[in-house]
Amino acid sequence: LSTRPSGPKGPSTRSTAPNGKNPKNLIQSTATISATPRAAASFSLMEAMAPLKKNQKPKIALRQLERNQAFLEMDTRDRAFARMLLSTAERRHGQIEKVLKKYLHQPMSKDRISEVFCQAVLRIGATQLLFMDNIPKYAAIKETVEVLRKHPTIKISQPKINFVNAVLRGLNEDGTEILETTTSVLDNVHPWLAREWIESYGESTTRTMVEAAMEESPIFVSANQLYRGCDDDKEENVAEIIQRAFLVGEPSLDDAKNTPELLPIGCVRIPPTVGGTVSKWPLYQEGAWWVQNPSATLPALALWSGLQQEISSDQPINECHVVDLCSAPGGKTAQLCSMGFQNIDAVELSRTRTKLLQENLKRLGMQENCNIHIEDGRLWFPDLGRNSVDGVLLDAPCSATGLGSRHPDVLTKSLDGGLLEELLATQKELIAHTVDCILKPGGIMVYATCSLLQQEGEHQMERLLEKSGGNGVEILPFMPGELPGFDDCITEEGWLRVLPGVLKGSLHFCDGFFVARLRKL
Ligand SMILES: C[S@@+](CC[C@H](N)C(=O)[O-])C[C@H]1O[C@@H](n2cnc3c(N)ncnc32)[C@H](O)[C@@H]1O
Repeated sequence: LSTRPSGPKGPSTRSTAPNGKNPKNLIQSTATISATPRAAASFSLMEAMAPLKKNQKPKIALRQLERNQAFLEMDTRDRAFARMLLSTAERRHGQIEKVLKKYLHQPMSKDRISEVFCQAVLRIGATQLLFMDNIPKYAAIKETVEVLRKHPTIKISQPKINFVNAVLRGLNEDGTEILETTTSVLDNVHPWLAREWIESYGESTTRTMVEAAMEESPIFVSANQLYRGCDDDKEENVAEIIQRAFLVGEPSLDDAKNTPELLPIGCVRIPPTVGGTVSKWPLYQEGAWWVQNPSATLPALALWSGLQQEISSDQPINECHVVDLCSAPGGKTAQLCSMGFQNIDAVELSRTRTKLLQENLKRLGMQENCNIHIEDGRLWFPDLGRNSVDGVLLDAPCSATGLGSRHPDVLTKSLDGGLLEELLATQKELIAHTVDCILKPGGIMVYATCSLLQQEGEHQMERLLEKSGGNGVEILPFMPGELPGFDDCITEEGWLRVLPGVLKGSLHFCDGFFVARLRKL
């Protein structure tokens, strides 16, 4: 579970021991030595930048941070600061690298761990000096340079420490000017990805999308309609109960940003003032909600509304047999349960991710509402036989390039080396199996990805329609008003293409998504 910033504050003044513990009583472990937000952020970044051993997978800096013992022992405010430092360093990494290059007369080694450590510390320092106005510059430089003395095993020589100190001082003098005159927000995206987006959406929209990914999006939650609060609340909408639970003080128009907002699509935006660990937030343990971005709610809503249009009036919609073919960690399965579907199969290939799905459904009190299958969706058949299912939600594995605001690493990840081809092939097989073997004639498929690459969305659907040549499937287009707030995302073909940063109000923070709805003929 992630933690999130409780506001744009700096770290607490304590610099070593985790909150509430007497520094004298602590054993000198890595945890205590590195227990400052700047150190935890720098160490995690270094671990992600470190040269890879043979067959080793690249490490993700934010995941390293969440495993860092010192980080886990920090108080909420320091954790939020460490996370903000690291995620900003990750998001802005292209611009930061470009500015730093002006101060480094020769490139630093990518193979020597001590040099990698210095580069990570320089990035964390530059992040504060260039992008975090609220942090006093003197403290930013001093405390960041100090990190070079804090690693339990990597020793940095005094001349190197002096060098890092000099670079950060230089940055403080004229770094902002260099940033503004020589860099662009597009520097933070892999050049291949930026080219693809510009080709698909144009330069101006691409900039808007990348700018949106530079901000950490607020957290949105979906209401569990199966949750029953206290007796008094029985008549009240669950989303309103949640909204009230997160309200501190009186709602105020002047402070709308800090008031929980109920969106027309049905989810609630949690204000940024609610900090700390998500699992400790109100009504979480009671199972009243789960975290879900507004875009991610669209596929299940699309399936529900598509089935409603298609089934005969004497068949209750909640009796329809629906399949969530790529289901973990379960956001959309939970939504199908919450909508009242009672005949759900949730299929998932990964055993580890299925555990998350099970835990989530259990917390939400939904474990009885669906059958879980740990299987390959390309080979799975319904119990009632081939082509017997009313609706399939296919939220396919994809590049996740629409999630830049929450997972900045997706913007810089290279999709070379066959990774994209592999994803495209899996998507194609899952689509073909759904149409050929799972759906019944007249059944509805909703195909969705959280990708901003048209190859994974529009092009997959175009190929399917071409292949079927008017005999296999047809588009069941989205209609204005069907998904409140998303009319502007309906394309000419009748798909939904959600671009981050483009919609108004809280929907500005939507993840990038593609959703298509088809009817099997
Ligand atoms: C985009 S995620 C699904 C997210 C999920 N629908 C939710 O809302 O929480 C894609 C999932 O597909 C799973 N997956 C990948 N290949 C699969 C396959 N061949 N069959 C079934 N699941 C697969 C991945 O493990 C991953 O959990």
